[in-house]
Amino acid sequence: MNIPFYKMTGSGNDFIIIDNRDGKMNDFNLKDFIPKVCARCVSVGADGLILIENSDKVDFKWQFFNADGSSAEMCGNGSRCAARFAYLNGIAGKKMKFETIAGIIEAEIMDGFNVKVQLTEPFDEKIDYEIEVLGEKLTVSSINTGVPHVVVEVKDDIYSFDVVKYGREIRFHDVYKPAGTNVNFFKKIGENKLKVRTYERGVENETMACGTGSVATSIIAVKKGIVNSPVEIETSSGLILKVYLEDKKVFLEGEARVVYTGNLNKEALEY
Ligand SMILES: N[C@H](CCC[C@H](N)C(=O)O)C(=O)O
Repeated sequence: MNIPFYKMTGSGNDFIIIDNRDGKMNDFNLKDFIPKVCARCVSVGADGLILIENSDKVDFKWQFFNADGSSAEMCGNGSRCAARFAYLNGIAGKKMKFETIAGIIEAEIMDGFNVKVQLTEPFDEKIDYEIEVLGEKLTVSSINTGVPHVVVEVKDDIYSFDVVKYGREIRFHDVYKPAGTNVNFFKKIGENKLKVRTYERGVENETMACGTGSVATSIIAVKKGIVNSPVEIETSSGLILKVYLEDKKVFLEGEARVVYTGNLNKEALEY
């Protein structure tokens, strides 16, 4: 086995990206392969894995998988990394479109490592309702920005908040069954600036950034009059994402860096 791949990071949300336009991955049992190669310390390690595929409609198509091997309709940070991968590999120009389960994503290569993507139109917006979590009544909001997100404003210290304890409870809460949800905790930390920490479905942990979660949180916080667009998001990595809300169009901008390129050999899976 000798599979070329890129390891990329979108503001700390990290991905393995493989060009599968020749179908080299089609004979793999992805349900087994992806969790193995996304496991940290014993293999490459990543929050997700992206397969770049051919499209007869737009520049390319992708398949997105979370670290646990589950397929997801969309990934904001992953889409920025996939766009830069496509540009660097001559698959698309600076402005591109690609197919996802959530719909067609438009992306633009900006200055430096920055990529700006237009997400699909959000839906299922619900502002301020109560759910019971660990015996407490929590006021939450929710919205789908390509994938489902719950958004919770944290009144005390966001930096020491137990994201995994509360995130896990809400992620699997009966209200969100069967699909489950991602969970975002936020606090205003400046003029039109939010700190957002996300417990991600399919990673089952806090990730260092979540693109669709940053957009979901920004939409809810603007609706509640807490900030105005464009919104600056300080992610868990400390790196900044920018969210632009223009009527029904939502844009996400931030860095998408190539950490390294490599060739996956069979030892990476033999554990
Ligand atoms: N974990 C998400 C998909 C990835 C979302 C996140 N990495 C982003 O940047 O949008 C889900 O299964 O709904």
